[in-house]
Amino acid sequence: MLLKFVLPKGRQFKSIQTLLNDAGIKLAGSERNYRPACNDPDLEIKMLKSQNIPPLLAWGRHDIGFAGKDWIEEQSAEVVSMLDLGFDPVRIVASIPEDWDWEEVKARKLIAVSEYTNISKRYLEKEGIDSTFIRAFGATEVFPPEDADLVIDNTSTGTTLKENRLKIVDTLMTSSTQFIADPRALDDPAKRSKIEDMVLLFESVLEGRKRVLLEMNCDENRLEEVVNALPAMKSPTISKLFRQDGFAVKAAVLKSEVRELLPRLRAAGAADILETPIRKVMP
Ligand SMILES: Nc1ncnc2c1ncn2[C@@H]1O[C@H](COP(=O)(O)OP(=O)(O)OP(=O)(O)O)[C@@H](O)[C@H]1O
Ligand SMILES: O=P(O)(O)OC[C@H]1O[C@H](OP(=O)(O)OP(=O)(O)O)[C@H](O)[C@@H]1O
Repeated sequence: MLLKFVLPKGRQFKSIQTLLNDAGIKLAGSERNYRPACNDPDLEIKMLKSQNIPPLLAWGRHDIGFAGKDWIEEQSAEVVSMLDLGFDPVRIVASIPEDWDWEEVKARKLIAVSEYTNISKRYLEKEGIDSTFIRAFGATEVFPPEDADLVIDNTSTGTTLKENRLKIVDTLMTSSTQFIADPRALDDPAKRSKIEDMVLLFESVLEGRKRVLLEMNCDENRLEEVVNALPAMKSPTISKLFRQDGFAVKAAVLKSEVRELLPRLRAAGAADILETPIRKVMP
């Protein structure tokens, strides 16, 4: 069984490569080699521009891949989203020059510009906006005021909009990188099983990134206090210390909780507290 696996080149590649690496899927090859070798013999990898991936999967040319939700929706690609990785999050927004009045602009016939033809046309129609549409191929924010009135583009930090003196007047959707599959691949039991294993691995890496392992020692008479100071959802591992009174306590906790947790644990009687990274959490 061989799974044809497409990866997006461009800005999404870096976080995907790190995820694959953390999941034990190692790629080898130069940056310009679009068919990198892989240590998993079940995977045949090819790299494509992100926008080309959803339709090629939907046509059955490949089994699995990654793509932004925006380009899946733009192309109405019939793929199955197996996992939203949350990488490279963007908002698709409508914006106009910052000193223009939106109510006035949308009441007249306007020129809209975007790389997202279908998402834009659906939005303009839904809003009843009378418009002419220009398909952009990048640098969309520079069109107004001479070449267009309304920009529909993605925004991440908001810097490009701000630098081009545009203001957001509407949010059309949010998007981030999805792990997607061709529905036909999911109908094949061997392929489905491999794809589900990959989802589990990716989830375990993402879950591991949220957590750290805390280990600490405490006296027997403080054990209840220390355990109670740990987050309620966790059942810590408790072990007796060798040739000493006291216990070792071990629990995986959310990274976001650690800053407040450490002083609380210390006050509850914990000592020798160690914090170590977790690579994967698989339930
Ligand atoms: N500034 C951004 N921050 C995060 N994600 C983005 C950003 N711009 C685009 N993306 C996402 O990356 C995917 C590919 O978009 P796009 O083709 O614009 O980027 P790219 O792959 O870096 O290509 P290019 O280098 O030609 O702009 C889309 O799904 C999009 O939502
Ligand atoms: O909110 P920001 O952090 O500024 O990011 C948003 C910008 O990034 C992308 O452009 P890209 O760099 O891909 O160039 P492009 O205009 O050629 O698509 C996107 O098309 C926006 O223009």
